Amino acid sequence: MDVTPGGSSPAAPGGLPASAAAISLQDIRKQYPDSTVAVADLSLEVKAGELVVLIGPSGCGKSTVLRMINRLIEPTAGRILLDDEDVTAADPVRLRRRIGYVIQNVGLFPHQTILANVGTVPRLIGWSSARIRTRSEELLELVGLDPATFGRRYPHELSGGQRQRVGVARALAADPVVLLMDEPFSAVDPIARARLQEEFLRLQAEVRKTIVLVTHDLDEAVRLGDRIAILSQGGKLEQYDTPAALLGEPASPFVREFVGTDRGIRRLAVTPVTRDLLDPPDASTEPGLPTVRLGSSLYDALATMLTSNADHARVTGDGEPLGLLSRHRLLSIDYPADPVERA
Ligand SMILES: Nc1ncnc2c1ncn2[C@@H]1O[C@H](COP(=O)(O)OP(=O)(O)OP(=O)(O)O)[C@@H](O)[C@H]1O
Repeated sequence: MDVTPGGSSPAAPGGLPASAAAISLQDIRKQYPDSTVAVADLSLEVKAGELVVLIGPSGCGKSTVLRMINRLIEPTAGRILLDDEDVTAADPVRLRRRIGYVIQNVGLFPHQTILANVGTVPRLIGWSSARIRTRSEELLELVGLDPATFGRRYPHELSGGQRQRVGVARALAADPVVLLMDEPFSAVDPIARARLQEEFLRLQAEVRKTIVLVTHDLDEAVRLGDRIAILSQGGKLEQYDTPAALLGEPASPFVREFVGTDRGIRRLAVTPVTRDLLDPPDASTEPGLPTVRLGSSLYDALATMLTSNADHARVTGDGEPLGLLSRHRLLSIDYPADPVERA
């Protein structure tokens, strides 16, 4: 589906929509009048189309960083660039129309229909009502809500998870260059949350926005993030890495403690089944064994074996049998040594 407004934005080199911007935080600082330093000196680069998760203990400055990007909070010092444009010099109202913002509990307007809620920003920037309607219906479909069923309803007539999807649709409506999300899924129960996360990943594969997402939940960070930035008090960047590198090579005792002792399980979730883990196919034992695909996560492979009460799984690629993965092999993978443990 074409999700650019009116389908008019040209694709940029690399297949990304022209409307995803890179973000560059350069030595940003936020000090409040009472002299609290929420963020001391943070630099962070986010590539166009990348999904970066900010995580860290309560009060470390995650929301402050997010809100400085759309200037709901003015930085005390430093520069923030969207591509080459200096955000700190831009008109804040115009800027916020180019940056989608999704918060916990969404903040939908209670007396407006779902369609009207989704069309909020396009209305502000003066689109025709026909274009707003088409765009809003398209977005509702994209987030998995049938416009004919949900478009005329009011927010209180939706479940929490459905409202959260409307929040995402609303944030995407005017094709923002960046999407900021502050604990977007934390108000829904764990099952709805897992489904929302999955759907959100599918949506991101389609729209490829530059996304900065704040969460308290490490599993969510590992599942969603292309890269994860772990912050400690004062917005200090402890590590900025892919989920696998972060779990496999925590850069400091702080990070190691933060990612916790169930790191092994999480690591299974970000490590794929590869050919070098397989024993040769064995026609005599294979019938009846569960099947997993090459490239699926070791975590999923283990879960499949456990639910089938099997010690092996058949591994296939493009429908062809490639070999057998044993539970023993899966659980005895020799990960590279943890540099913090070695030290
Ligand atoms: N108006 C203010 N005046 C003084 N200090 C403030 C103000 N607003 C926020 N702070 C402080 O700035 C720090 C960072 O707050 P922020 O909300 O960014 O943290 P956070 O990491 O998002 O926290 P949480 O995970 O609990 O939501 C906190 O210590 C907070 O108390």
